[in-house]
Amino acid sequence: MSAHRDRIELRGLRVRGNHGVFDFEKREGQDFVIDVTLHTSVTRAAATDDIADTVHYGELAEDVAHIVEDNTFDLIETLASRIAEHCLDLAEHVEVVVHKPGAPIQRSFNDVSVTVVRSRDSTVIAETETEAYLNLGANLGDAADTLDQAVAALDRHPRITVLRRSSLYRTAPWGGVEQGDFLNLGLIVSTSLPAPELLAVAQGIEVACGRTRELRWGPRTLDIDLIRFGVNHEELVFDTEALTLPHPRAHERAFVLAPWVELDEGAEILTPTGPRPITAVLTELGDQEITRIQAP
Ligand SMILES: Nc1ncnc2c1ncn2[C@@H]1O[C@H](COP(=O)(O)OP(=O)(O)OP(=O)(O)O)[C@@H](O)[C@H]1O
Ligand SMILES: Nc1nc2c(c(=O)[nH]1)N=C(CO)CN2
Repeated sequence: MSAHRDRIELRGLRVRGNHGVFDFEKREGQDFVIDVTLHTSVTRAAATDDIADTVHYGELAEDVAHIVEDNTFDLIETLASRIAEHCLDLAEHVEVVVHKPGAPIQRSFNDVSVTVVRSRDSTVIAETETEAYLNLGANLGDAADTLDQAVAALDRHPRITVLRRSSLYRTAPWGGVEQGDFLNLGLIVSTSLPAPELLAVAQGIEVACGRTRELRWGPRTLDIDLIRFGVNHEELVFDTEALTLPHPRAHERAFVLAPWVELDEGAEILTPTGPRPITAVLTELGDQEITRIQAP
């Protein structure tokens, strides 16, 4: 089941088609009524208010209507599954119901329908390589050494490759808790792991490095945040209790953006007012103290 709780639903799309086991059904045609449910996050579209970032329901209706009109199948099972396959290009998890209210049933009946439920094969998604941006921070113990160890541990993972590592930055603590300065760095990695598994690996490394988590935004032996997963239109927008992507507070943090600018000057970040160049957002965070202290 998809992690998304958002849905786009199209109900009662009535289209004439020529499907059926009997010749007269193929010849004369009848009405088919289609319901489509797309499980897909609308977070990005809600932030950008841009139709390009969501599924256009008018286009969805046209595409589904054409599948009904342009084919002839014996079974509504086949029709429903063809529509579901098309919809999987638009959403990770889909439900399609094909109703046949005029079906040749020699009894009084209200409706006959077939429901097809399909999800993208997560193993297929997992095999593709995705670029992700991570931010690492530490302010307890030998922070520089811990960060080195964490980068090495990430790179040792068989399904993670560190592509680029930023300089090390000394950064004033963000978040209002009185504590020592942090050391932070950014990484661009390539991974064949799905995002929740990449986070799980990162959290395993945090634990292995002796992480304690007493206070929100408090002192840390090691913190690894997943900031962005995928690039441009392939960027993953995800919102579960365990993982929110892009990281919802990244645009407020110079310690996240400065190392990122160093690695990818042209990157954009999704903010509550829409996508913005990270260089512009970083400029507005000029009051946050950060110093580049060591080249990669
Ligand atoms: N993009 C993300 N990267 C890392 N952790 C995340 C992300 N989204 C949600 N989480 C969840 O946030 C929880 C708390 O993470 P963590 O202790 O690193 O928070 P924090 O560093 O105190 O604050 P912040 O989340 O503001 O960086 C984790 O258990 C993790 O499951
Ligand atoms: N400068 C800086 N401030 C922080 C950081 C961090 O990595 N760098 N991490 C926090 C909690 O994870 C809280 N505050």
